[in-house]
Amino acid sequence: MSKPRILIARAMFPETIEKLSEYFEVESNQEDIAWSQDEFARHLQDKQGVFTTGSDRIDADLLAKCPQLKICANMAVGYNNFDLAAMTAAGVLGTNAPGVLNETTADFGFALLMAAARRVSESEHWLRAGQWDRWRYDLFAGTDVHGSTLGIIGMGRIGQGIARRGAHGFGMQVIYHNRSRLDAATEAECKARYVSKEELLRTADHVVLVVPFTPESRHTIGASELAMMKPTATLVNVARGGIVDDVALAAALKDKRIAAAGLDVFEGEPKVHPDLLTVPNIVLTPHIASASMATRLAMADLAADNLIGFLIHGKPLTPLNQEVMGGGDSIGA
Ligand SMILES: NC(=O)C1=CN([C@@H]2O[C@H](COP(=O)(O)OP(=O)(O)OC[C@H]3O[C@@H](n4cnc5c(N)ncnc54)[C@H](OP(=O)(O)O)[C@@H]3O)[C@@H](O)[C@H]2O)C=CC1
Ligand SMILES: O=C(O)C(=O)[C@@H](O)[C@H](O)[C@H](O)CO
Repeated sequence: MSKPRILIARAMFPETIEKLSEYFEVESNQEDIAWSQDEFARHLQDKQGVFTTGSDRIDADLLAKCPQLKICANMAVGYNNFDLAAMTAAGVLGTNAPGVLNETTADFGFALLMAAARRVSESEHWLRAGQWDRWRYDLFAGTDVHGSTLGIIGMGRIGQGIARRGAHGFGMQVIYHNRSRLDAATEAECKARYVSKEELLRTADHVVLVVPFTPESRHTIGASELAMMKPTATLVNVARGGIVDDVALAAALKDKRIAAAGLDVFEGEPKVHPDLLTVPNIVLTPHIASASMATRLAMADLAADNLIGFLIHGKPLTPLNQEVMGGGDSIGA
């Protein structure tokens, strides 16, 4: 019997390709060519499955050109690159990669917070530019992290990891905001208190964003929210570009309406708004919060296991729109 055909949309670990090749006829974009959507569709049109990353868009136009497609397995927990409604309408399953990257991403959120609040990047650039001639009492004096108030918007799997680090490691008071409150046991474990978004913005010394990107969460932080924050506050976004209004943030940093920011994600990335590049009190990283080798491998493994689980055994591990599977016989190959 012939093997199902799958496409790996981007360059990937050789061991992942090898694993998938045991089950599938694999085409892989190992040269990491930046395909247009038309080129992507041409490579995908005869495939039953696709291994995607967060930068590969799956939408109605693409789906219409790929009638054999049954599953898109994202090597990311965020899936705002999927038009899930269009996928469900086309009977295509989506899967994501939750859980395996929680601690690595929480580590990085904390790294950005520390670097921004304590002005690590800003002072390093200054030193490298040869400007250090002598010590000064207020040289790059920042804001303390230990013992301060940490506000987390998006207190899910990763947000809770950041909260635990803050509460248990740095003696921080943790406040959080979600659309719904966590159970008492989780709040106790994170030593976290539920507050309104406005109270969080007005009270926190450091605000960290870890919400999924949706039409509702777009510009969670804009000019009016920045105006509520303390002038000494730090803002960190490890969630998605578009959750912060980047232009408003650059203006707030330039005018010192908040003290500092750390961004791993940007509106329209990989382009970065030029205003953000000219303010000094900001740490900018290229969407690498989950980038430890072990975690990236675990994410790739989970995406691969979703393809194998669904197309071979009819049982995906982490489905997003399970309803397309129906209640009857497996639609796996
Ligand atoms: N920079 C990077 O490399 C990475 C980025 N990410 C991003 O982080 C996001 C979060 O991941 P993860 O922690 O696993 O997700 P979870 O689903 O576990 O947590 C998301 C949290 O956000 C809350 N939330 C959702 N919508 C809103 C809203 N409109 N306002 C306030 N709170 C909201 C949810 O609670 P409730 O439903 O009650 O509102 C939930 O607690 C991902 O979607 C991804 O975009 C993840 C990994 C790496
Ligand atoms: O998991 C997510 O949601 C992420 O943003 C990151 O871990 C990925 O680096 C990226 O999306 C690659 O797939």
